[in-house]
Amino acid sequence: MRYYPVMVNLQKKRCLVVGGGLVAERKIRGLLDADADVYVVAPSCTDQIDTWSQQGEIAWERRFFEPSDTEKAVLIIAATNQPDVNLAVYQACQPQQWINIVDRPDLCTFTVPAVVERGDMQIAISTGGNNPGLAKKLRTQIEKWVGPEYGDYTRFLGEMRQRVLRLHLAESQKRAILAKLLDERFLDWTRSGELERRDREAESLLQGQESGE
Ligand SMILES: C[C@@]1(CC(=O)O)c2cc3[nH]c(cc4nc(cc5[nH]c(cc(n2)[C@H]1CCC(=O)O)[C@@](C)(CC(=O)O)[C@@H]5CCC(=O)O)C(CC(=O)O)=C4CCC(=O)O)c(CCC(=O)O)c3CC(=O)O
Ligand SMILES: NC(=O)C1=CN([C@@H]2O[C@H](COP(=O)(O)OP(=O)(O)OC[C@H]3O[C@@H](n4cnc5c(N)ncnc54)[C@H](O)[C@@H]3O)[C@@H](O)[C@H]2O)C=CC1
Repeated sequence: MRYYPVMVNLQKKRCLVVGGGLVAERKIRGLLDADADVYVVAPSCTDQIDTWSQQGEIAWERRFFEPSDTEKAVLIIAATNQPDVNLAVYQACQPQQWINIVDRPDLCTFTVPAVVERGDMQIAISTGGNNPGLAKKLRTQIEKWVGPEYGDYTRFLGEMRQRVLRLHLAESQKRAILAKLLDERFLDWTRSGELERRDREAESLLQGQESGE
């Protein structure tokens, strides 16, 4: 078996996290970044989870898990330190629900990768459950190579691409402009903060092709 990598839109989707320790906190942070509707059930939790609850960013029920908690959730994460409770969460789920049991990779319908996050650009790393520590190590190495400028760079390339796709040109010409936009110099200008130069050069690339219609 090999995992199928996907990026999931969880905006406003009801997601249940059972447990409120550091592992739960890490998973909740990811769900909040994805704008999910997060629901936590745990008798105690970390300060960060408590803060999220007080700020209304999540709904925290301060109690032990009950099987009916899994109803209506599209995605469920069992992250308690009690193997029998995590198993009970699994048993309460329906086959069509997406489930992650943090101490039972064999029962997971999905696992959580380590992620390099640069705005809309995300690099997800999975070791297929072999060694999460390796996924984390590789993440920190890639973070050094793919710097914070990739956030702005990705947004810039996204905007330019939309404009190119709207041009009244042959597909082959659009592809040629898109290929030129990926030229290293646009990344270099983003990195060095020469944004006016970058935008000007990109503009002339588009204009040049347009005037050649
Ligand atoms: C299967 C999976 C299920 C899932 O959680 O989705 C899973 C399972 C388990 N993790 C365990 C331990 C640790 N996990 C981490 C860290 C991370 N674990 C993550 C994902 C995954 N962990 C999924 C597979 C991902 C893959 O395929 O590589 C990351 C990548 C993503 C995230 O959690 O956000 C995040 C790094 C985020 C980052 O920093 O980038 C650390 C290191 C640390 O915490 O510093 C340790 C301690 C060191 C060690 O044990 O290796 C244990 C033993 C528990 C016990 O001792 O009882 C199990 C259970 C088992 O393997 O049986
Ligand atoms: N997949 C992963 O990434 C990792 C998984 N683990 C596993 O995750 C487990 C949890 O780790 P931590 O967060 O560090 O533990 P922790 O001890 O800090 O937190 C456990 C949480 O579970 C809650 N809990 C206990 N019984 C409960 C119940 N009946 N209903 C609801 N909540 C209940 C507690 O209130 C607490 O908030 C570990 O025991 C380990 O097996 C550990 C490291 C990484």
